[in-house]
Amino acid sequence: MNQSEREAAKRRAAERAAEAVEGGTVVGLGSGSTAAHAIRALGREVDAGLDVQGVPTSFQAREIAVDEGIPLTTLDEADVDLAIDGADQIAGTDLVKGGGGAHAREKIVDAAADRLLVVVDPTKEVDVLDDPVPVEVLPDARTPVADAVGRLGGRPELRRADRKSGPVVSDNGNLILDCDFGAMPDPVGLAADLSALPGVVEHGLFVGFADEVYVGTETDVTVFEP
Ligand SMILES: O=C[C@H](O)[C@H](O)[C@H](O)COP(=O)(O)O
Repeated sequence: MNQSEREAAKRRAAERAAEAVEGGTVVGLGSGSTAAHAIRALGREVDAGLDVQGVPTSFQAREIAVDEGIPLTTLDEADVDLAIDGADQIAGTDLVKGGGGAHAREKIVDAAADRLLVVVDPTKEVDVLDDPVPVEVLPDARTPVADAVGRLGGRPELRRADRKSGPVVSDNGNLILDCDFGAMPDPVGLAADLSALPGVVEHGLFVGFADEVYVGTETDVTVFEP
């Protein structure tokens, strides 16, 4: 699957998931290029009269939703019925997220949702997760967390900005360590170990999160409950 086929597959999956949104509901708006397609599709539905409110998971998701005219709310004011979000990798119900550094707020919103619809292209599906795990850390915790990740068997790398000499700063003002653990046959244990480290705000292992998976193929969308 080349790049343009992947983009088409992402879009197909996201637009199909957006069709699952019913009027009168509150929707978690995921981040990244695939979720962006879902937000835009939802925007078109709102234009056509659908009554929904969105809870954005990032600066990016909020900007697109505002642009699309989707009414917004917060977790303080509403319960989330359903969230639509992308993933960097998926194995069963487990995900690696945070390629765009949005995983902390995504995890809050996705966990609060009654149902999480994960939208991906087929290259994201794996048997065992092995993508580097993004770990958002308070700036003061960067070195102690990196050392601890090393003791857990991972190789941490500070995420650096493309067009600035310096680190990527998350929407929450923190730093991101991309931590390569190789294959992760026990994401439950690793997730607990990472969560226990002082200074870790959130990591990108979403264990047991996916309720429904929408995989865009070259011509269609496969939907399943893992
Ligand atoms: O921080 C970013 C999010 O977790 C994204 O949902 C994830 O990286 C997938 O992004 P994309 O749909 O652009 O591949």
